[in-house]
Amino acid sequence: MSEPASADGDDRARDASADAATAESGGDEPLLEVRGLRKYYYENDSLFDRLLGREPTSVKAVDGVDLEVYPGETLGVVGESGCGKSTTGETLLRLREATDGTVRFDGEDVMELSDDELTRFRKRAGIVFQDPFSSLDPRMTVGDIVSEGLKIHNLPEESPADGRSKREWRRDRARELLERVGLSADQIDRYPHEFSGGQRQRVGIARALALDPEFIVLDEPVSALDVSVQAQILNLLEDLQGEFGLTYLFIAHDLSVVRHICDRVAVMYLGEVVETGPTDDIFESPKHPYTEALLESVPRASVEEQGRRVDALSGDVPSPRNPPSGCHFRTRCPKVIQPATVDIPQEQYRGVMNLRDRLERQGFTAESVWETLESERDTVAFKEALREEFDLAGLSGATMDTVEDALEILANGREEEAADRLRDAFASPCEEEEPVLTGGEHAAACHLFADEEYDRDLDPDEVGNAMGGVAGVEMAGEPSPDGDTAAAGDSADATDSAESDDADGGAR
Ligand SMILES: Nc1ncnc2c1ncn2[C@@H]1O[C@H](COP(=O)(O)OP(=O)(O)OP(=O)(O)O)[C@@H](O)[C@H]1O
Repeated sequence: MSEPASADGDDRARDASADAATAESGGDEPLLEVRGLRKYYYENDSLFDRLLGREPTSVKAVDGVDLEVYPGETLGVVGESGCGKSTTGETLLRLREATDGTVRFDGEDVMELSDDELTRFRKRAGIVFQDPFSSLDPRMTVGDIVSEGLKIHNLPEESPADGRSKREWRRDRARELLERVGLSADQIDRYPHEFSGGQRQRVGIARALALDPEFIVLDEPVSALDVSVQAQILNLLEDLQGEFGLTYLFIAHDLSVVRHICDRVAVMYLGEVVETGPTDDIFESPKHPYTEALLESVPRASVEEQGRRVDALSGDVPSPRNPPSGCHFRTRCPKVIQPATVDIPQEQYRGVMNLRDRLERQGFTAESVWETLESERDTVAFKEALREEFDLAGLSGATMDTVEDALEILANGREEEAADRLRDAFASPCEEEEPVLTGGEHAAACHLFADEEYDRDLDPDEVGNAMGGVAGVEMAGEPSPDGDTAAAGDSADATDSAESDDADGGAR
């Protein structure tokens, strides 16, 4: 995207926000503190399912997230679609009930709030949703949408002294807010369909501001918008933060957006935070291989970099129903650690692990490979096809013998046994234990950082090749509950063609 403001402007905004953080916090007390947050969705869990004898299955959308957000700062939460960002945002606001964990807001345990306390919390902490098309009720005027929260909270508490009714007061407040977000007060009686996407998002922001919150979850607030409009909305959000001393949790999958608006970033993968730290540290010296891959997927502005190799991140995205053991990223990681008994180029190790992973997840059968071959039951051609598919051609010695053995078993239609053979010989230390976040202010959950023993000081070229070019990785798809990889570009980018009309700042 084009930058929302000049780099200097962004830096100033960040510095101001950091100053505000320090000033308001009086040090280091977080406004929001999340510990061990879990949210599992249960499927096949209805009475009907039980009558049919179906076992409930859990989708581990959020699986032990720790976060802190300090007053006045913006914490970015990033990751591919489906990694649990929205669920985290909604659960910490108690819009969804958590499965486990604690959330403290200004020292209070949000999970334990009584109804009255929850009502007060809802005034202090709000949300702006991603999709300005579905998040506004089409039957309500924007005035009613913006002032709805005031009405629900029975505001103003007393009748205004100037003789206005409470309703008139609320309408005036809605007018003020519409103007503040760049719309015109006389649009108050219009309906959402009369506005462009960018303007609707302004309405969503005005609604979130109505109760004078201190903290707002911004759930991909610009990803459904045209690029030129994204910059305006981001600038508006930054201005509002400065003016009202707001604290943001900014959810995004687009890292170029995050870089300009966030003070710190938490990177999520399959329901967990895998890296967290100051924005500049994350961008300039990422630690986790997943963060590196995400950063490589950001489009480059410079001409030299545009021609760089950009390949898909290797391996399919696992299902949150049954995440991989140990490090969840190991099935795609270009730096996955080899066992002590194996020492082969990383690219080849990745290939062997990809083959095994596909077999374990029943990603293909021997029969499906045979069907692609022209020659009848030619085992040599069968093995050749798989060597090519999984980049196994350069193997030699004992490693090659083992892989050839597994391919032979596979050619005979014994998929499980072939996977067992590969597991016995090649199991990675990364699959034994789940890594924990370590490293202080800039922390990563990766065995490469947790244990020197594993740090083999990999040759960066090898690593680049191993991930199908870590030097240029593109997220090919999105995590989905069933493990399928959704086609890129078929979701949130429903850009409103009217957006370019909005380039004047929204007011019409
Ligand atoms: N109500 C639900 N029931 C079952 N699974 C769900 C439900 N809501 C979300 N999920 C699953 O939980 C996982 C996390 O979803 P979530 O929407 O939090 O991810 P996300 O990172 O915000 O993705 P996106 O950017 O696409 O919104 C996904 O696998 C998703 O399919």
